[in-house]
Formats: sequence, C-alpha cells, structure tokens
Amino acid sequence: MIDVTGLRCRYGDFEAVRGIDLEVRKGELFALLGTNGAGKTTVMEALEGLRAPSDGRVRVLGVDPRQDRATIRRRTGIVLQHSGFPPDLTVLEMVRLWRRDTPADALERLDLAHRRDVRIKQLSGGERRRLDLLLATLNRPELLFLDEPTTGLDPESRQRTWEVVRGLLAEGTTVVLTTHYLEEAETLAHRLAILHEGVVRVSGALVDVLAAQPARISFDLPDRLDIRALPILAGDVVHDPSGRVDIRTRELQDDLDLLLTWARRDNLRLTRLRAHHASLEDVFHAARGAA
Ligand SMILES: Nc1ncnc2c1ncn2[C@@H]1O[C@H](COP(=O)(O)OP(=O)(O)OP(=O)(O)O)[C@@H](O)[C@H]1O
Repeated sequence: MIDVTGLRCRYGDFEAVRGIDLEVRKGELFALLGTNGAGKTTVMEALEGLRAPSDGRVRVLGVDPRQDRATIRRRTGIVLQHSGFPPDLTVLEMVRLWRRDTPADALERLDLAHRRDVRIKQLSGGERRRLDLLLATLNRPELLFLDEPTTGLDPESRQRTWEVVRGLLAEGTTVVLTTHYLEEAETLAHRLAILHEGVVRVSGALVDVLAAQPARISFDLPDRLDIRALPILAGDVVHDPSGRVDIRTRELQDDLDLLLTWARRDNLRLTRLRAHHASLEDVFHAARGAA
C-alpha cells in the first residue's frame, strides 16, 4: 500500500527527515511512533501528498501522492491532528456536506447519533475527534491516515475509537497511525517504526520488536537480605537503594523459576513481584537511547 525509500524532508536548512525507508502492507495497522519533533507529522504529510520530499521516493497505492492527488483523495481518508470545521454547522449538516447519502448507522458507529443536531462549536474535544474519524471513513477508504486520533480523549472515548479502528481493519482497511500513547500502538499495531531525530531507530512486526528486548522481573528485596544471596540468574540484576531489585533477562521463565524456588526454599516473601515481557515503552526508551 505504501513504499518509501530514502525519504528526506527539509525545512530550510533543517533536515527533519533524514533518509527513511517504510513499507505498509495491505490490511495492516502500521504505527509510526517517536518522540516530539521526531518527524512523524512530516512523514505523514509526505505520504498524504501534502509535502514535497527533498529527496527519496514515495509511492502510495502505487502512485506518487504529489503527482496523482485524484487517486489519493478518492482512495484514502485522513484524520489530521488539527481540523478546522465550520463552527456553526450541526454534526448532521457537516456529515451531509461530506456525503449526501450518509448511511443511517454512520453516526451511531461513532456514538454521535444523539449529537446530530448540535453545532460543531458546542461539541466536546472528544466528540470533535470522533466527528473527524467519521468524516475520514464515510467513503470507506482503502487507506486511512490517523494522526494522533485519540489525543485529549478520556480512556472510555479512546477505547471506543479503538473499537472503530478494529472494525475498519476487520473490513480490510489499511491504517497508518501516529500516536504518543504506546499502549494504543501495542493494542492495535501489526507492524511499526520508531523514529528519532528524523531516522528510523526500530522497525518491524510488533511481536518481533517486543521479543528483541529483554523481559523484566522486579520485586522488593526482603529486609536485611544481602543482594548477593540471590541465586545465579541469566539476566542482569540491578539493585537500587530503596531495596527494589530489577532484573532484565532473555530467559524470563527460567530466571523466574530459579527465583521462586529460592524464595520458597528460604521462606521469603518477594513483595510487589512483577514479571513481564518487554513493553513497547521499554522498546521506545531503548530506541531513544540507541546511538
Ligand atoms: N514548518 C516548519 N518549519 C520549520 N521546522 C519545522 C516545521 N515543521 C516541523 N518542523 C521541525 O521538524 C521536526 C519534525 O517535526 P514533526 O512535526 O514532523 O515532528 P513530530 O514527530 O510529528 O512531532 P510531534 O510528536 O511533536 O507532533 C521538528 O524538529 C520540528 O521543529
């Protein structure tokens, strides 16, 4: 659906995107992640045909999005970070402006049916984001760009948006998502790229990206116990002055087994014990730190 090679984008003397490659496959949700200023919006704009690259090749649905705007407009939907709607139109008027024969269930799907006669200026921030999503998906695009679609939403509205996105994926829509909520990417993404300072630091399938990072075990060291009393583990052990022990390991099951066997044998309670595979947050921090 998208094929990008060697993409570079400049703002005057400043190179915001410094030679990136991306591939987005049909039917997947691809998450473009990164710190503030990493270049996500710039890349999205290049994919949407709104920004001319300074170098590199961008193909979206097989065409150059700058050259073939008609194809891109017809077959894609876009939810921008900031949208400008006429404030005095009602929700229904706005939707009808987009598509005269709006399906009856469209407003319901985004939980806006009860707000159909409310003026846009009177909507809450969350309702406006849902209206954004509704308009972007009214014409059933093959490819949907979502630029931080849940920023500012409360947890319930965010969940509702995720359900809508899952529904679109189930219908075969391909989605490119930027978000600062790593939990959102971890919940929805099939594949992802993490940008930092204009370059891709990490990319691949979510499961592979997570599996490449060590898992973690942490617990409070029982009172008066010396850290050297711990059994020998495959992972690296860090012990901070508060008494918290943090282990990073590629052998989660074996190390956990050794620890629990040791604790049981010595009748120790490991309070606040946690053991988990790497989260996207761990990957993100590692990507920022990587040279
Ligand atoms: N119009 C502009 N003129 C000059 N520099 C710009 C312009 N737009 C963006 N930049 C710079 O380009 C870099 C990338 O910006 P971009 O908005 O693409 O990042 P982002 O990853 O989307 O950030 P955020 O997460 O904060 O939205 C930043 O350093 C930003 O300051």
